[in-house]
Amino acid sequence: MTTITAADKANILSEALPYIQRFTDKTIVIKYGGNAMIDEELKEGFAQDVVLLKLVGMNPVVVHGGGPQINELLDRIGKKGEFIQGMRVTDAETMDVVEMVLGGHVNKEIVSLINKHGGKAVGLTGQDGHFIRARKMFLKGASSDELVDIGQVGEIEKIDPSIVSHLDAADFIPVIAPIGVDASGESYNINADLVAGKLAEVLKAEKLILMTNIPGVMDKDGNLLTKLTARRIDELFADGTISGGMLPKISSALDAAKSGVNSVHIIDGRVKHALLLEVLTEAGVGTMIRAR
Ligand SMILES: Nc1ncnc2c1ncn2[C@@H]1O[C@H](COP(=O)(O)OP(=O)(O)O)[C@@H](O)[C@H]1O
Ligand SMILES: CC(=O)N[C@@H](CCC(=O)OP(=O)(O)O)C(=O)O
Repeated sequence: MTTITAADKANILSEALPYIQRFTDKTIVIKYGGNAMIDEELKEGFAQDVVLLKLVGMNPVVVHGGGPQINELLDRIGKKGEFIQGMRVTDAETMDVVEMVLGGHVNKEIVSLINKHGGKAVGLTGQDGHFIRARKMFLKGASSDELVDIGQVGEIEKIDPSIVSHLDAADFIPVIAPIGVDASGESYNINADLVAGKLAEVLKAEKLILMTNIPGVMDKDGNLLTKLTARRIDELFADGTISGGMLPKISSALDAAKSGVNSVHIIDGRVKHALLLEVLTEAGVGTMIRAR
């Protein structure tokens, strides 16, 4: 076993200095996936990391998922969760569960944890100030003109960044549940990766970090792909290497990179303090997505 001395600790701390200098005043959008909310210790660690980033001058904005947590409540009421192309088929009853779990339980749990560690978190859904405008999403079917209806699932029409920017400027930490709304006030279930990617774009974020339950994007032999560009991603889509929940994740990561977000990463949220390691150290964790 290696022992960490006081000098090692000091070195580790001072390694953070150039990153703090580089990212002060910069917006960092963090997608906290439901699969990375495994236990209390990890959730506490995540909340501490977010508070630390805020205290050293960055603007962390949290977008959370909660897919497994929605499945759990659906199970309890005897309903089975169904996904097509990484998107949940959402009938009216499922939408009620989605709003309860994402807008209620998961959102408030993260807000409360961040506040417990000294941050000032504020929970929002797209219903607040109608800031995430959505329209019904249809998936592409097997033939080119076939569209698949998956219920009350939304795609983003636009995001108004002003509420989030006001909260940032007043030292609050926005914690956002991926629920959108249309002009008539109808709610839509939106994949959290899509909300995080679009939010990073409209906030002109420096970084987008997608925290999930796998070390990063893997090739067919299970090797971690540390860097991916648009061309390689097209190949991985075409040969079926990327599937399920990784489909919307990579698409929104690539869209964010193409729209000017400087660094986009998919990292393993099951590693304690993965967020700090990504932002403040040299340890390159996970997969970095670049437009070119
Ligand atoms: N090529 C791939 N590399 C890594 N994960 C992949 C790949 N293709 C599909 N996946 C799946 O995508 C999952 C991550 O997506 P998802 O379950 O939606 O996570 P989250 O809840 O964090 O958004 C992984 O756990 C893995 O099962
Ligand atoms: C349309 C759609 O699939 N919405 C997702 C929203 C939550 C989410 O994205 O959660 P994770 O990030 O934990 O997977 C769902 O209902 O599961």
